[in-house]
Order: sequence, then structure tokens, then C-alpha cells
Amino acid sequence: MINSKCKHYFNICFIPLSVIILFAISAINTTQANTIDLAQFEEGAIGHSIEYFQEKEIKLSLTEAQALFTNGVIKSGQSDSISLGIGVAPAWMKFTLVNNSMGQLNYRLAIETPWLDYIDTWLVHEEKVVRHIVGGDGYPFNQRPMPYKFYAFEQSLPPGITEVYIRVETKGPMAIPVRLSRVDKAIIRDITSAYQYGVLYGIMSALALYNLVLFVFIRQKEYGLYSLYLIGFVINSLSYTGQLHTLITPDYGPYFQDWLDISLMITYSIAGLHFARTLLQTSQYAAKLDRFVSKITIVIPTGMFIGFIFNQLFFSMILAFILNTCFVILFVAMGFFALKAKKPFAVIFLLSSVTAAICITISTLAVAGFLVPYNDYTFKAIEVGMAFEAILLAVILARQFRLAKMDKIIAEHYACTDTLTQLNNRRGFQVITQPVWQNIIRERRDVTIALLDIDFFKNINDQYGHQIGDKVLQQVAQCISNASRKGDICARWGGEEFIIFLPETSLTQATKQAERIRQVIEQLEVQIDNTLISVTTSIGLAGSENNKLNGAPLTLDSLESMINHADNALYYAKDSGKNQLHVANHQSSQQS
Ligand SMILES: Nc1nc2c(ncn2[C@@H]2O[C@H](COP(=O)(O)OP(=O)(O)OP(=O)(O)O)[C@@H](O)[C@H]2O)c(=O)[nH]1
Repeated sequence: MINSKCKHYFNICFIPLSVIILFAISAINTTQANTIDLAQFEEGAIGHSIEYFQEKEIKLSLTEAQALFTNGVIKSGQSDSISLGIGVAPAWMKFTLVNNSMGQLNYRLAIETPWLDYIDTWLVHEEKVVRHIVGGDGYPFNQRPMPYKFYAFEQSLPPGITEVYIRVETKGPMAIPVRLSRVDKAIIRDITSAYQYGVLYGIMSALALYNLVLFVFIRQKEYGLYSLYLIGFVINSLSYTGQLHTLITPDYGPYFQDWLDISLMITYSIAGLHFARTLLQTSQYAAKLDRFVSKITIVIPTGMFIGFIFNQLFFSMILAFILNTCFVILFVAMGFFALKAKKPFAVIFLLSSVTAAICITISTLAVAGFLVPYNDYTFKAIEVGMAFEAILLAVILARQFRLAKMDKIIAEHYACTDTLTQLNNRRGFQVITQPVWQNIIRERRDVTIALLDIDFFKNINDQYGHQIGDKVLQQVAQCISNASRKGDICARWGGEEFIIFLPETSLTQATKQAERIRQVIEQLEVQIDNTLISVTTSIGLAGSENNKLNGAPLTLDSLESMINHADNALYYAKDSGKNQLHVANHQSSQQS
């Protein structure tokens, strides 16, 4: 017991731990030098090589900033991404590039967060400003240094020393991951990145679409919410990685883009939380948590909307970050509660949510420049984690779908089966015979109905008791089933009465068949302790000859009248002394 529990928890922790180790290994490739020697530098984040300070109140000119870099209090970058908080004063950064070769070297400089509003870069060579590059998402797309998802520009660096000064001003999070790459390397990285995002978004979009189709046809909430969650995440990811604004909303301006970013951020969180509530049915065993989740998805968006009305981006942004953090924590919490309540799929859900939480934390810390190094792997950890989560959640939904289908099949089976005899019940008989009947009419075939009733059954009940009566019913049903042909449809019609539907059988052929069954039952001996009980049956038969019943061609409605004819024939058989077969159409009886 303990072992299997340990195994469960080990499973939950193993994959997230592997992910952490992977990222820790990837962290080794970081830049440490203060001055960058281009002969030994092809590409990478250069936060460790940056010196920086923040403006106090007055906007500084380049000359004033240069003076402060020489005489003022400056800090050295301690991580790959310089991170200073949300809504803080503009930052100045400086680093030095050394080209010891004889010729020009082509490099690209990129700041890989798309939400920095105003970025100015000055390249100073031999104490002269050789280029001033203006950009940031505060500018329309066509005014940016290059048509790229982030602030980026390319430059031929002459032999000697080039000092780079960057000023960044933004209302959003001041996370500044500066990356320097040789242009050829940057292009290869762009292509690789496009493929990686293509695969990630492809998987997630396919899952979203598939579940959307399921939702449209099945109308079960969790499929729709899951789909919304994934679509929301993909669009949000496109937006915060700058790709959405490059492709669709390039010229809508920073105001639109900022509000779109935070709206998308909460959309997928809300859909995700409601999806988890519905899937895990938390209201049944974690009512308080469930209510909290519901409330938070109403209160925070309302607060953000009020912030929007009063144009308080900072306020709404903080609320969006709170909701996003709650989303990660609550997802895991719901998984734990579900595991405690022994809900099906809780282990898989917890595994997926813990992995996603770890990956989201890795990406957030990497961009914030805290503990986790900033690199391609750590920046994309969030997408990898979410894709992993999306696949596991899809597995849960698929298994749930299969179980629901099996439940339906089982329910249908029970609805159509007589529990005592395991033959079809009246409903089962109607369900099964309906398509066969249609086929018979279409193909102008013959069919016969036999109604069987156990003789003096009340006496058996009275003499031996109801339980023994049940046993007799079971054995008679077994006899009928065994003696019938493969295509015949047998059912318990009610009480001690049975019906057999004999397709492709004319009345003449069926008479022989029914007589055989009557004889088999007559020979049956049900053993109760030391007593042997014998029973007989009376049988009424009605059927078609040359696809006609009483001279009229069979129609869709003739099944009911054929059963009525068989019932009348049975009555006649009973009335004529029982233990005999009577054929309705021929108005004659056949005495055993
Ligand atoms: N043990 C048992 N008895 C049942 C069940 N369903 C119906 N019966 C009994 O079957 C008996 C049918 O009695 P009757 O309709 O008088 O029929 P009969 O005694 O067979 O008389 P004839 O049909 O005229 O030969 C009743 O006593 C019912 O209670 C059942 O599921 N189990």
C-alpha cells in the first residue's frame, strides 16, 4: 500500500524534477565577462556583462548618462536578464564590445521582451556616436529598427572598441533580456524557433480543435472549456512572445497591445480554472475551494475592467498577474484535493499541473532574472510545460470519453435486458427487431412470431415458492435460447411469457421449429433438492407466407398486428387444453 502510494508520488515528482535538471544543465551556457570579446562570442544573453542604473526624476541625455557611468553609483548585472520590477523608473545600461579582428563583424542586438515601450540604443566608437537606434513597442511597427517581434537591430561593428548604451522606459514589467548574436547565428535561431513554436502551437491547436468539435457534438462543458483554455493560451503566448503583434496587430499601438496582452492573460486562466472545476467536480468534495475559484474568476476581471474604464493599466496589470499566479497555485491545489477525494484521473491531473507550474515558474524567474538563468530553454519552458499539460489533460478527456461511452453501452444493455433470465426484455426486443423488420419488408422476406406461455406456472409458485418459480423461469429461458437458431430473437415478454422472432422463416418452417422448442421444454426437468419439476408450454404462432400476413403484404405496422395474432393463437392453445401449439393464420391447432 505504502509502496504503491510512494510510486504515485514518485511519478508525480519525477517528470517535473527531470524538467528542472534539464533547465539547470542548460544554464551552464552563460556569459560571464564584463567586456565582450567578439572573437570568442557568437551568441548569447549578455546580462552579466551589463552595467546599469536607474534614472531618478529627470530624463538624462546620453552625455549625462555617460558621466554617471564613469562617476556615479552603478550596478553590475547579476543575471542574464536585468529585472527591476513593474512600473519602475527608466533604466540605463552599458556594455563594451571589442573587435580585435581586421574587418567589420555583423551582429544583431535584441531585447527579447515585446512589452518594453521605449528603447534607445547608442553605439559609440572612438568617442563618437555612430548610430542611435530608436524602438520599442511604443512605436508603430514601421518605425522600429527592424520588422521583428522584439526590439532588435543589426550592425556592422568596426575593428576596435564599441561602447553600447541603452535606455529603456516602460509602464510594464522592466525585464530586459539583452541578447547579442552573430547575424548568421541569429537567422538560424529564428528558423529553429519558428519550427519549435510551429510544433508547439500545432499540437495545442489540434487538441483545441478536436475538443471543440467534441463539445459541439456532445455538448459537454469540459470539452468546450478545455478548448477555450488551449486556444486562449496559444493566443496569449503569441501575444507575449511578440508574434501576435508582428503578424496581426502591428500598428494598433502600445495602448491596444498592453490591454490585449493582459486580457488574453486572464482569458486562458479563467477558462483553465473552470475547466479544472468541471473536470474534477470539485464542488462535490472541496466546496470552499470551488467557491473561491468561481469568485476569483469574477472579482479580478471585474477589477481589471474598472481599471480599463479609468485607464489604470498598472492596476489592471497587477490584478492580471495575481490571477495568473492564483491560476497556477489553484490548479495544483485542485489536483491535490481531487487526489485526496480519490477522483479518477487525479494523479494525471496533478502530474500535469505540477509540471506546468514548475515550467511557468522557470520562465517567470528567468525573465525576472532571479535564480534561473535566461536562455532559450528557460524562456520557452512555459510553452513546453503547457504543451505537456495539454497532452495529459487531453488523455484524461479521451479516457473520460471512453468511460462515458462504456457507461452508455452498459446502461443500454441493462435497459434492454431482463435481469432474471438474461434474455432481452420487451424494450430490447423492440430495439433489436426494428431494423430486422425493416429489412424484411424491403427485401420481401417472410417472418414468424412465436409467443410461449408456461402452463400452470402459478401452481409452481404456490407449491414451491417464488424463488423456485424464478429458477424455473431461468431454465425455461435457457432452453428457449439454446433451442433457437442463431438469427432468432428471443425475449421475455412479461411474467411467464416469452416471445421468439424468427426472421427469414415462413409460417410452415416456423411451425416445425416452435414444435421442437415445445418438446425440448416438455422434457426439461428442474431439480430442486430431491424433487424434479417438469413444465409445459403453450405456443401461439403467427407469420407470413410469401411476405403476406392474412393475404395483405407486410408493412411497417404489421409487426404489432402479427404479435396480436400470435397472442390470439396462444389464447386458443391455452383454451384448447395447453401444452400445444396453435397457428394463427391457418386457424388450426396441432396437438402434441
Ligand atoms: N416466480 C415468479 N413468478 C412470476 C414472475 N412473473 C410472474 N409470475 C407469476 O406467474 C403467475 C402467472 O399466473 P397465471 O397468469 O395465472 O398463469 P398460469 O398459472 O401459468 O396459468 P395458465 O397461463 O393459464 O397456464 C403468477 O402467479 C405470477 O405471480 C416472476 O418473475 N417470478
